[in-house]
Amino acid sequence: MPNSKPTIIAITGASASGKSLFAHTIYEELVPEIGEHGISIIKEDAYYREQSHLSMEQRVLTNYDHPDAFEHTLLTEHLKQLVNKQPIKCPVYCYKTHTRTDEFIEIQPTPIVLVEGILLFSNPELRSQFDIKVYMDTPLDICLIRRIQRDTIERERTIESITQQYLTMVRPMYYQHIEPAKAYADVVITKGGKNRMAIELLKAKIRQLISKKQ
Ligand SMILES: Nc1ncnc2c1ncn2[C@@H]1O[C@H](COP(=O)(O)OP(=O)(O)O)[C@@H](O)[C@H]1O
Ligand SMILES: Nc1ccn([C@@H]2O[C@H](COP(=O)(O)O)[C@@H](O)[C@H]2O)c(=O)n1
Repeated sequence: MPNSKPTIIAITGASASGKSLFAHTIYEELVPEIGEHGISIIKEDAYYREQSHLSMEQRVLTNYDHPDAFEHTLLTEHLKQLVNKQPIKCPVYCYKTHTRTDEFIEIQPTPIVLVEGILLFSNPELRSQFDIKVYMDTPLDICLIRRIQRDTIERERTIESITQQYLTMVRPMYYQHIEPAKAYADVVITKGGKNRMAIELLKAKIRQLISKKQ
């Protein structure tokens, strides 16, 4: 059935819990089977609010772990467009300048859409767009170690800035907004982004969905 509704799969959990690795592993391993027209990935981080009107000093003070930091209305609108088989212009976010770039990535509608990010379940209308809700339940101490390793290399952060941000925003917001959202999940995944059994189970579910859509 070429007209059947796309399936939107949300992958949420703490920062550095393995959401991105998990989503990209599923994507890379399924593309040879179902093609790039079969599956796409959207990052919630791309929908961090535009902050070019703020100075750099002001931007580092933003609480990036609070739901208000995201333009969830735009992400919800984009998911509705994909469900209606329309392409979207996804913003491109820069962690070094703490704002969006001038670029956009055009994402075509695909039968399977993976969406990954820390606060996907915090907004009821956004949450209602997801057909399958996955929560990465990685211990917070492991997440912290991986965040330090990743952010010093990939996001050019110092240990001091990571520690300060972690204690004042990342950890408190995790307990306030992320961990309670586990209750909305259909599937809870332990062991992080390399959990082979979880990857295989989700791939099997996606294959089944694709075969029903054809
Ligand atoms: N099970 C795992 N074992 C080892 N490293 C992992 C595992 N899961 C994730 N990582 C690594 O931890 C870091 C954070 O993972 P990432 O997928 O970027 O997290 P998130 O998207 O949840 O912020 C990355 O460098 C990733 O390669
Ligand atoms: N300018 C920014 C924007 C976000 N962050 C942090 O990123 C985390 C979410 O991304 P993950 O890939 O780790 O899920 C979130 O915890 C923010 O603190 C940032 O540091 N700077």
